[in-house]
Amino acid sequence: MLPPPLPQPEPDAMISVAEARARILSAFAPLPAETVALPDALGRVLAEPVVARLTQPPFHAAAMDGWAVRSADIAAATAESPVALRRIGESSAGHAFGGSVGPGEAVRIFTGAPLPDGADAVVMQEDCSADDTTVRIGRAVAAGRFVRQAGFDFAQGQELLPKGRRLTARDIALAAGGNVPWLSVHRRPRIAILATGDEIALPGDPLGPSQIVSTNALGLCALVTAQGGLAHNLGVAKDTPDSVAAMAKGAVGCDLLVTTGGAAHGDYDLVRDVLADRGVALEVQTVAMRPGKALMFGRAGGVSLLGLPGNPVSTGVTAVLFLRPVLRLLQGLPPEDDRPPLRARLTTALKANDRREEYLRATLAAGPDGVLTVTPFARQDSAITSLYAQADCLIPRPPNADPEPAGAMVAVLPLTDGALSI
Ligand SMILES: Nc1nc2c(c(=O)[nH]1)N[C@H]1C(S)=C(S)[C@@H](COP(=O)(O)OP(=O)(O)OC[C@H]3O[C@@H](n4cnc5c(N)ncnc54)[C@H](O)[C@@H]3O)O[C@H]1N2
Ligand code: MOO
Repeated sequence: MLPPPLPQPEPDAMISVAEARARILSAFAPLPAETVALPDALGRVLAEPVVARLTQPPFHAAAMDGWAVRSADIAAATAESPVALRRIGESSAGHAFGGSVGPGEAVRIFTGAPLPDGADAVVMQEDCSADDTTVRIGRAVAAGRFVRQAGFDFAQGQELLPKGRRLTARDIALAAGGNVPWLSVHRRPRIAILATGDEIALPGDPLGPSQIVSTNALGLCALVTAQGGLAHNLGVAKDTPDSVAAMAKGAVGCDLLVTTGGAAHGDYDLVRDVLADRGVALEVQTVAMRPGKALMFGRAGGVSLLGLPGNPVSTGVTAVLFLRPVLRLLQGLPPEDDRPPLRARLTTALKANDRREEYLRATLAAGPDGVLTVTPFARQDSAITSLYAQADCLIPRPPNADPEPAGAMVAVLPLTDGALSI
């Protein structure tokens, strides 16, 4: 009797989203460092920590406008029975008082000014009255009152910002405070974008019959920019192998070539064919997901190529799921955002899912009880760009997920993050 036949692999077996992401990410490493001036560093990722070059504040400083005193002198002061002190000078921001405060003496002082030697506290001017020679202190204060101690913010040599941090506007201010004018950051990823298809025209072009305007290339360029990369738009390749191959040469010197369209198996889906003709072994070629099944990844002519499917929402969602992590990794960030996953309450029920992992486009809102709610669009076709633009998030659904009732809490992937942040 013959043995039972061995199970044969599917000719074009789909791999999971996680497997595709792992294969793609394993082809990349963080880019080398370059030095940039502080004003140009917003959104860049530190390749070296920022270390304070000075102590902040560099001296004990007044936190209020008022009078620098010796707290022991005014221990008995009250509004009804003020203590009179002899005024001996002034300390303002940028102009320290050169002398020392002795018993029975006070110095006029302003916010940010150095506390004079001998003084150990500041009394707010609202609690004092003064003439040319004398100040009457109407409140007792403890030593240290309204004084910012030298180094209470940070000390020289202290690490202010760690390696691997994406710089916010607040970080720029902190580095400036540490007197650090130059920063070491990862080079920005250079990403070439190539649209494909005889039907694709550029925005503003005269449109021939059967032509449509390319949404994908400009959307991808904007996503690359928003994630801290430098986008290099190569234009639109025609549906001929020569055109695709010639235009793809523009990606030489880039860290990654991203194509859109031509990824499926139709007669005119040439990106796949051009790669096959050149013997490129694709590490990813079909992913069990919706939208975005026709996804490719491989190395062609020394350049990594990420081939995204042409339907505009498929391009957008696959860019979020695969291109964004690559951009993050190249910049020295963890590929996935390491903040806790966001969860929201469904306003409508979800049907059971099939074997393809699904990414539903949805909006977020705050419910009456303040809990975040999420509403998937009723129409989820991968060519509806108007709803994709309106979406705040994606709802990921695992393969073969059970139905979810309205009111269930589900994970959501926000579409709102970017390189620039306050
Ligand atoms: N028999 C099958 N047909 C299709 C399958 C399949 O599995 N079997 N998959 C469908 C899915 S899902 C998608 S997604 C697309 C992916 O196809 P391609 O990557 O080859 O994309 P194209 O055929 O070139 O274009 C699809 C669609 O998108 C429009 N497009 C393309 N580029 C742009 C652009 N830059 N800007 C705006 N719109 C663009 C194009 O005009 C088409 O309408 O295949 C399905 N078919
Ligand atoms: O993947 Mo297609 O990308 O489902 O529209």
